[in-house]
Amino acid sequence: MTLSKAEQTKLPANARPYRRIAVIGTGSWGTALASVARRAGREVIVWGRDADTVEAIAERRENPKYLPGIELPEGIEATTSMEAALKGAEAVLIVTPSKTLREVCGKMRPHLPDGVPVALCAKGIEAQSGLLLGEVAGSELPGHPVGAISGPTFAKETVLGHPTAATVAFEFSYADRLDPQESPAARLALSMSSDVFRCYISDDLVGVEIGGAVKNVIAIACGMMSGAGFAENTRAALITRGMDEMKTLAEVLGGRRETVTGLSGAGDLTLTCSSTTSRNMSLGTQLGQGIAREDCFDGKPVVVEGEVNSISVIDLASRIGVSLPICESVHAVLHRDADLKQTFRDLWSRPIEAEPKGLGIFLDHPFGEPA
Ligand SMILES: NC(=O)C1=CN([C@@H]2O[C@H](COP(=O)(O)OP(=O)(O)OC[C@H]3O[C@@H](n4cnc5c(N)ncnc54)[C@H](OP(=O)(O)O)[C@@H]3O)[C@@H](O)[C@H]2O)C=CC1
Ligand SMILES: O=C(CO)COP(=O)(O)O
Repeated sequence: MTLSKAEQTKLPANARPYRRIAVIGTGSWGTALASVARRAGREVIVWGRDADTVEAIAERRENPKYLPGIELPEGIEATTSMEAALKGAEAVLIVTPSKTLREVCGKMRPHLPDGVPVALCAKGIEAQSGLLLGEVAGSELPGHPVGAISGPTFAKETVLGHPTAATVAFEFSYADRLDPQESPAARLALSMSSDVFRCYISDDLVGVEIGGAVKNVIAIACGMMSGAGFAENTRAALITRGMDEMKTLAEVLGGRRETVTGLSGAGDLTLTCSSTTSRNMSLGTQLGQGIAREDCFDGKPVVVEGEVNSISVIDLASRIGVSLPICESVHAVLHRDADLKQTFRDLWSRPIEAEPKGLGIFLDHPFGEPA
């Protein structure tokens, strides 16, 4: 089937939603995505390892551990059995922290029905290997289309039904181009969309993944600077230059710079860098205020993806020869005991560069010569 340019930007009219969706993870975002899918009319089952949380979701329509006091939609099933969760599932969302992805894929593998697409909803890059999560899942779950759902989406606001938008990204195979209505991106976007949750479709999984992984590190930077007493000019500079770092990394890894200007990049970066609802921004703020790491969040364990991912982002960037000055600064403060204020003064004192990066203005117009 050949589509016109206009048709290519729209959901194919005859796309069908998935009937049954399994959500792996009963944390705040897993519970929120289960609610999104249920509100959109899907059969939904969530898998979690904590029996009390599973029981509360199934019996009381509440997740007291991660979203206390919020009523979930009717009809969400929940189980601690991976086999039961995946039986009959037509699509699967994996929503546990990035560092658990390989382990979780291993648990899923024996029970995952053939060819079922898997969407990754964590944000990060695997430590040590430097692989994007899509690459990890692709190698652990061969034969399954792997994609991502990503965007500016605080879990609590999503469950409460505040209008929210996200990108559903899968690389398009040849078969998807022939039959776009059957593509996982189209079908999953349709499966999750409702009058309060709007999905966009992308075929740039790398670009979408890089946005999600790097924005958390930049959010820690924004938090550090505001905690240290700096103001809005500083935040705006970090957001803008942080986006440039995301674009550079995405492009070198084969993604598109313009993907980074979308929901999964600029959208999520803006959200996460503007609110202490973000755990990443909040960690940075507390550290900027001089609170010791072990006392942040009142000493409670909290998933802060950018903290561990600053290591994988920097490792990956140095392996492929890309410089990411803001991410490097965050990494130095978090993991190399660098002084926070001095690190950010150094960030501001680097040699002057052209914007956008790589623009050869000095080559085109050397000093002392007429333009
Ligand atoms: N919260 C949000 O607003 C959003 C979060 N995300 C991303 O979603 C991912 C998950 O975050 P979020 O839900 O917020 O985190 P939470 O801390 O709310 O929940 C984490 C969940 O993962 C489970 N878990 C942890 N380790 C394992 C493991 N080894 N095996 C199986 N389950 C495990 C936890 O189970 P247990 O309770 O038993 O410990 C818990 O259910 C992160 O990558 C985050 O960046 C993306 C968009 C929005
Ligand atoms: O990714 C998120 C919103 O899109 C959640 O951000 P935090 O993990 O910083 O809370």
